[in-house]
Amino acid sequence: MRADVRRWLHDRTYPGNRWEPRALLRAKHQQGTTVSVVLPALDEERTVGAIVTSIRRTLVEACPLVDELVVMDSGSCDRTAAVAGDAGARVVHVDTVLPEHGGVPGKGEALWKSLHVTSGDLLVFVDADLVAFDPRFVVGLLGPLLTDPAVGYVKGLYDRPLTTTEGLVPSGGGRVTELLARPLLNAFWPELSGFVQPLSGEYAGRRELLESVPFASGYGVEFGLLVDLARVAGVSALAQADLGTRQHSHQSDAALGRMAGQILQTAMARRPGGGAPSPELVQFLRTEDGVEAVSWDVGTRDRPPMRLLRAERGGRRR
Ligand SMILES: O=c1ccn([C@@H]2O[C@H](COP(=O)(O)OP(=O)(O)O[C@H]3O[C@H](CO)[C@@H](O)[C@H](O)[C@H]3O)[C@@H](O)[C@H]2O)c(=O)[nH]1
Ligand SMILES: O=C(O)[C@H](O)COP(=O)(O)O
Repeated sequence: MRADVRRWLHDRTYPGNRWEPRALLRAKHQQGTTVSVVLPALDEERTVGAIVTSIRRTLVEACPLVDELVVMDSGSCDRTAAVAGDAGARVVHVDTVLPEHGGVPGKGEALWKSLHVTSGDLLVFVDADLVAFDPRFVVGLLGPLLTDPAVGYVKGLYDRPLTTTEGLVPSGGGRVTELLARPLLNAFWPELSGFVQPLSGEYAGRRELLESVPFASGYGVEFGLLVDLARVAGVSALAQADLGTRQHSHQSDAALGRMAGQILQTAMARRPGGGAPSPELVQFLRTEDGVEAVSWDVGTRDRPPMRLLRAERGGRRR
């Protein structure tokens, strides 16, 4: 593995349970910092209420680490807005934000518009489809930002079980991550190959940084942010926090294909010019004390057309 990636993994991977909410609250007050939590939601009436309730009770009321809790309704047809409002969130419909700039469908638009309607110095994004949500996700993501001024952006990392008709497959989830996003990132942005979950929907960042980069629409938003923030702030300003295990509702293979298409579009629009793709692929295994990186050579070589070879050999088959 590249030495810079190994160093980054060592310096910038934090256990999410390192921080106590009370200690972070003190740091937040000392710095005069404010925190907004944003949940992008499209038809998430089944899960959004429990997540909002959990954050409100634990991190707004019991220990006020969170100053603002907003659900960005991305155009839900179900009761997402009502459920989120009843649970205690401020609900903002994407169509009501910057209407003079029109609307683009998808998650990236909801996140982009959330910057306009929130005021926290730090933003924490949390998907609204998480099952068995733990508010320590928010604490773990805020920890590096509230304790190290050199950190500007923190992504969640976690185990991703896959729920199938036959039961739970412990690390079968994250199919787009494993089959597209990770290979793409490793090939063209190998300096970012230490990110265990480059597509994680749970991440936090400083407003000034998030407002300095474009937001790709749709499901390209996470890939775009990673690449753009690394360019603007440097890889050492990016970090990851180990949040344990995350479960969410899975999309169909066909829907994941469309997600992959959007990520590919986003990546290709940012692809560094020239240069062959890096042949190294870094994957991760869960261990007792965290995650272990395993490096593979996935470089391929073209063999010449057999006809040419045979011509060079004077037609000889042997
Ligand atoms: O048009 C949309 C589509 C989705 N969402 C919300 O965005 C979140 C994540 O969407 P989901 O469809 O659950 O994505 P995943 O299948 O979980 O995809 C993973 O990979 C995506 C691509 O990077 C990330 O956006 C996700 O956060 C990440 O969990 C959920 O709260 C959705 O309700 C919107 O707000 N608007
Ligand atoms: O991040 C991903 O790769 C997609 O969200 C798909 O995740 P899943 O395989 O856990 O459904």
